[in-house]
Formats: sequence, C-alpha cells, structure tokens
Amino acid sequence: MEQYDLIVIGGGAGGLTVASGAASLGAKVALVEKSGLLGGDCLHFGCVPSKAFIQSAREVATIRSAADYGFETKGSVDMKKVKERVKGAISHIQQHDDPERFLELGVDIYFGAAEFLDPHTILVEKEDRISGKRVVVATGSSPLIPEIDGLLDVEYHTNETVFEVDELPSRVVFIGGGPIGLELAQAFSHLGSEAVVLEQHDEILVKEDKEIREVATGLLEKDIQFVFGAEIKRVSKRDGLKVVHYVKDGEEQSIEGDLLFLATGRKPGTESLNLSAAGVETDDRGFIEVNDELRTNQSHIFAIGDVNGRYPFTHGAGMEGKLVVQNAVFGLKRNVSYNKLPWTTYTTPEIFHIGLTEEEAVEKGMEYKVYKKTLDEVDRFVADQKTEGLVKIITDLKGKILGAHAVGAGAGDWMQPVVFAMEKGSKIGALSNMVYPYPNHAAAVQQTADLYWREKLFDGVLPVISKKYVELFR
Ligand SMILES: Cc1cc2nc3c(=O)[nH]c(=O)nc-3n(C[C@H](O)[C@H](O)[C@H](O)COP(=O)(O)OP(=O)(O)OC[C@H]3O[C@@H](n4cnc5c(N)ncnc54)[C@H](O)[C@@H]3O)c2cc1C
Ligand SMILES: NC(=O)c1ccc[n+]([C@@H]2O[C@H](COP(=O)([O-])OP(=O)(O)OC[C@H]3O[C@@H](n4cnc5c(N)ncnc54)[C@H](O)[C@@H]3O)[C@@H](O)[C@H]2O)c1
Repeated sequence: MEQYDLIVIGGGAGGLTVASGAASLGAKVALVEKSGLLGGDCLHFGCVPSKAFIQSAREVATIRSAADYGFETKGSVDMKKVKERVKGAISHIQQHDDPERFLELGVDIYFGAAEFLDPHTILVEKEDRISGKRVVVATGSSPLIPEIDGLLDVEYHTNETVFEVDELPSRVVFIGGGPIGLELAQAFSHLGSEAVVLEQHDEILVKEDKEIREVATGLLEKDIQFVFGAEIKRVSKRDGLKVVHYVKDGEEQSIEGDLLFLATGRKPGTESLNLSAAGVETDDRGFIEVNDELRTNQSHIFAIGDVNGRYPFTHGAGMEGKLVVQNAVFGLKRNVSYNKLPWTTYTTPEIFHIGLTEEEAVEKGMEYKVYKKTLDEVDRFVADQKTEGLVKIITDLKGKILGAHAVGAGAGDWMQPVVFAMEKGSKIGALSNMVYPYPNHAAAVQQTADLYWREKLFDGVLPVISKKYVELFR
C-alpha cells in the first residue's frame, strides 16, 4: 500500500491549495478527486459560471438601458451564446487546474471517490488503498434539496444544471433568497425573464449590516419580485409550467413559472466518505466539526472549505488551506481567524462585507463610531449615473476599523483598500491619507474616511489650538 505524508480528499479550491502548498514544501502528497476534473464546485458549477452568466446579464441590462446613455437599441437574448461564454470562462480557468501542474509539483493524483477504511487508510473508487500520516478532507458541498411534495415529478434546476439552459424562460421562480438565489434570479431578470424569489424568512441578506441590507433589498426589489414569509407546501405541473403552492399570512397561494430553481442552502460533501470508519464527528447538520486549528476530533485529520460549514467561500477555503499546510506539514498550531475575511455578493449593485456589522458591535457592548457616505456624493458614481449605494465604516473610538460594508456598483473591487488597511492594522485615517486618482470609484472609501479627520479637525480640541497658533504666529 502506498504511504503518504498527506492525503488530500477533494480537488476544489481548498484541496488544491493544500496539495500544491504541501508538495512544494517537500511532503509526499496524494490528491483524490472523484469527478475526473480538478477545480471543484467554484470552477464548474459555482463562482466561475455564475459570474460569467451574471456578466452576460449585466451587459444585456446595460444595452437595454442604452437609451439613458444616448443610444436606442432593440433585440433578443440568445441563451446559447450566453451558455457558450460561460463554458468559455470555465475552460479558460480550467487550465490553471490542469492535473499536469500538480503532477509536476510531485502530487500523485487519484481520480475516483475516496472513502475511509480506518483513520489512516483511504480506499479510492473501491480499488486502490492508500495510507496517510495526515488527511485533509476538502470535499465541498452540494445543493440541499428540501422535501417538498410533488418535487420528484417536476423538473427543477440547481446551480449544477442551470448553466445548461438553452432558452430564456419567461418567468423563473426561485425557492430560497440566499446569495445563490439573489445573484441568479437577478441575472435572469436582467436577461429579460420575470424573476420571483420565494423566501421562508421575512428578509434577505441577514448577515449584512441592517442599513446596507435595507438599501440593497430596495434596489433588488426593482428586478426581483420577493414573496417573504413563504411556507412552501407542494409543487405541481400545469400546461408545461411549474407551479409552486405556498402559504403566506395563513393564505394558500400559488405561483407558476417555466423554470423552477432550488436555492435552499447546501449540504456537506460527506455522503460517501464513510467518516464513521475514521471516527470523525459531524455537527447536527452533518458538517465536519473542526477546532480553530481546523483539526477534527481525530487530530491528524483536518477539514477545510464548505465541508466544515464555517465560511463557504472560495477564498475562505483557500485561506483555511494555507493554514492547514502550516499545521499539517510543519506541525504548527496556528489558529484560524475569520475577522478579516471579506465577502461580496455579486448582485447589481454588489454588496461588500468585512468584519463587524453595527448590530454586532452593539451586541458585543462595544463603544464604536460609524462613518457613512452615500454614492450620490462621489463624483465618479455621479458621472456613471450609478449613484445608488452606501459605504459604511465602523471603528472603535481610536479609529481602529472593526468592520466595513458597502452596497454599490463594483463595491467588491473598490472596497479592497479597507481589507488591506484591516490586514495591516491601519486605522481609518490611513484610508483618507492615501492619494486616489481622480475620479475613481475607490474615492468613496476615501470620502468616508475623510469624515474621521473632519470630525477630529472640526469637533475636537485641534481647531482651538490651531486658531490660537494662527492668531499668535501667522
Ligand atoms: C452558484 C454558486 C456561486 C458561488 N459564488 C461564489 C463566489 O462568487 N465567491 C466565492 O467565494 N464563493 C462562491 N461560491 C462558493 C464556492 O463555490 C465554495 O465555497 C467553494 O467551491 C468551496 O471550495 P471547497 O474546496 O470547499 O469545495 P469544492 O470546490 O466544491 O471542491 C470539493 C471537491 O471534492 C470532490 N469530492 C467530493 N466528495 C469526494 C469524495 N468522496 N472523494 C473524492 N473527491 C470528492 C468534489 O468532486 C469537488 O471537486 C459559490 C457557490 C455556488 C454554488
Ligand atoms: N458571492 C458569493 O460569494 C457567493 C455566491 C453564491 C453562493 N455563495 C456561497 O454559497 C453558500 C450557499 O448559498 P445559498 O444561497 O444556497 O444558501 P443560503 O443557506 O445562504 O440561503 C438559502 C436561503 O434559502 C432559504 N430557504 C431554505 N429553505 C427554504 C424553503 N423551503 N422555502 C423558502 N426558503 C427557503 C433560506 O431561508 C435562505 O435564505 C452561501 O452561504 C455562500 O457562502 C457565495
């Protein structure tokens, strides 16, 4: 039986980070991937296809609004072309995840499903047995399909099938208003479908700062018809359409569409792993429990990325993967921290998040300050006619950044200086002191940070001292 220093199960964002990092550091590494392709969910069914799809939809929306910019136009959407662009993006990025690259680093790749035989032995595709001193489980997640009456008889889509759609639906009905539902429902709306989102709770974007959430929800309501507090009862078919029956405010109602999408959350990729043979424990939702060193209850087995249920983002899996390389290869005891892990929801406009929300600062009983700017105060957004949005930076009383949030066109990119500032431990004033080429979008960050100096200059003791100085010496 082949012996390895490290066996990595799952060749997605997390697993590939660990495999390449550990092999580069001289460890003997095996990577097991069941699908036959490296890259994982993000590349094949997640971030990459969704962002390519969203971009097509944004371009179409821009063209539809071209008259506002001085150009009249008409036309229809060719979904086959949209699909082609999505496939093109995947196959381009697939080159980075070419098995050859990992083989050159010295990683042995096994294509096939892995299962534990005991805490150190893995069986691949019921054939090859390999043994690892340490094991990293990075098997991701897949759509969680709730039990809904009639669902087995009705065709529905998830992120695993929707990018194959060839015809633009007239109306899409999404069950679930999380990031997947919001991003894709709005994209369909931009392409020209009517988009409905049925959400069981009374609001969306629950992890976002309340003010940001309110602005974002209002903007999304322009493209998406939301039904909040919808209790889904059953689904059925009528004249080729999919009908969703739900109860809202005690009243039974139904809505039909030609495409039904389930965006109701994720389940961990643990089904075929036979975790019990390794003695690895999971939480009540089935996600693998880990401590802050990302070790499971079996200290030589680590779990990263979606499968541990913590921060299900590609960059989250990457960050955890880098930490695990240090802990698994060098035996360090580094703890993971998510305080500076940002995320962006790629709706239009985008919603950016890092650190504490104002509500969390209150909940923790912290003394804090809030600096805010609306985008209609920032020249570039005015010139672009994209003035809808808000930036909000939350600091402690000394200016240390606790959290930053934004809703606005491209916010996922132009808020990045805040991530850098937090990473370096810089205070909010540093964001104001940099020079920003006029008129860029990131000036929204500078103008928000300027408020900190304005407050210091005009509300503190400094103006009094400065007035005296000028009186006496100038
Ligand atoms: C529609 C959509 C859009 C998204 N957009 C974004 C975004 O914009 N930004 C962002 O940061 N995140 C986004 N995400 C989330 C992101 O895709 C995941 O967080 C990320 O892929 C998790 O990486 P991972 O390594 O944990 O798992 P994955 O990338 O899913 O990799 C897991 C791998 O393990 C393999 N595997 C599973 N079981 C076994 C087994 N038993 N044996 C061997 N191999 C196995 C799978 O085949 C897969 O290749 C999106 C997700 C979806 C669904
Ligand atoms: N831009 C990004 O970074 C990005 C984009 C997409 C997905 N993701 C990641 O993928 C993860 C999963 O996203 P998701 O949207 O599938 O899951 P989610 O768990 O975030 O949202 C699911 C939504 O569906 C609702 N829901 C569940 N069951 C329902 C039912 N029976 N009836 C009505 N509503 C129901 C839930 O209340 C929730 O609002 C996210 O947590 C995120 O980390 C990230």
